[in-house]
Amino acid sequence: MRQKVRIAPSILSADFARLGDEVRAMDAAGADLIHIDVMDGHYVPNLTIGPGVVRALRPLTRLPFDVHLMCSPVDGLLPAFAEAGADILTVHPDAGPHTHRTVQLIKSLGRKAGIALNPATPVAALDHLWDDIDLVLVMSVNPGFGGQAFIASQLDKIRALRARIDAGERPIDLEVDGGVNVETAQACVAAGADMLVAGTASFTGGPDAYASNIARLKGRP
Ligand SMILES: O=C(CO)[C@@H](O)[C@H](O)COP(=O)(O)O
Ligand SMILES: [Co+2]
Repeated sequence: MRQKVRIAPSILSADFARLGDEVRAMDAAGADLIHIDVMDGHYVPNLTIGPGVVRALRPLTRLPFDVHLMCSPVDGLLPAFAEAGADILTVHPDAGPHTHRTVQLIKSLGRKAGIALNPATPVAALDHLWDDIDLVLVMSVNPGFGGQAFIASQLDKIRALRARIDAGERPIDLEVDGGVNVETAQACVAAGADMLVAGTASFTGGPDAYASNIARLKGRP
């Protein structure tokens, strides 16, 4: 693989009845971040996790909380997630009218700012944001659910983003989310991704399998 990749298990695929144990188990298994999918039943047709859950999970691990907000409007929610313990707040530019303002708000809260690009959203959506963002999240499925198939056309977008990030002066993480498994992980890393979200592929097989799932996603046998 091209470079060391970090794995962010999405707790959307965890056992919600044992969520704290699941987060601790993923920490022990070698996860690098915990990905938390926040869905509002409006921007996407699913309803998931609020800041109260993030706050409850925060004392259980020192891993960064990578909070992916599929919410519209989103600005009013950001302070609560920051206060609850989010480290990265990632938003969708098509979910609100003033994404630059949203990014400024995230930075003012002292958190890292990420922008998520849906499969149909072009790289040009970032044109006015490059100076301020810390992370780009390439959605390799349409947002809303775990367990969907990887959309291979997004590999070209990952390659284009890698070239753009490498040509810039600031470090910006390049994360891929959706349908990531051992095979598609290799393709994402070869295309230039340095962070991978994996829900199904991280949690499959139950806690005894987590360490091996994470190792294989990192390209280890
Ligand atoms: O943001 C999302 C879906 O909208 C993701 O984070 C999924 O939760 C990833 O799940 P898998 O595709 O890896 O099962
Ligand atoms: Co996500």
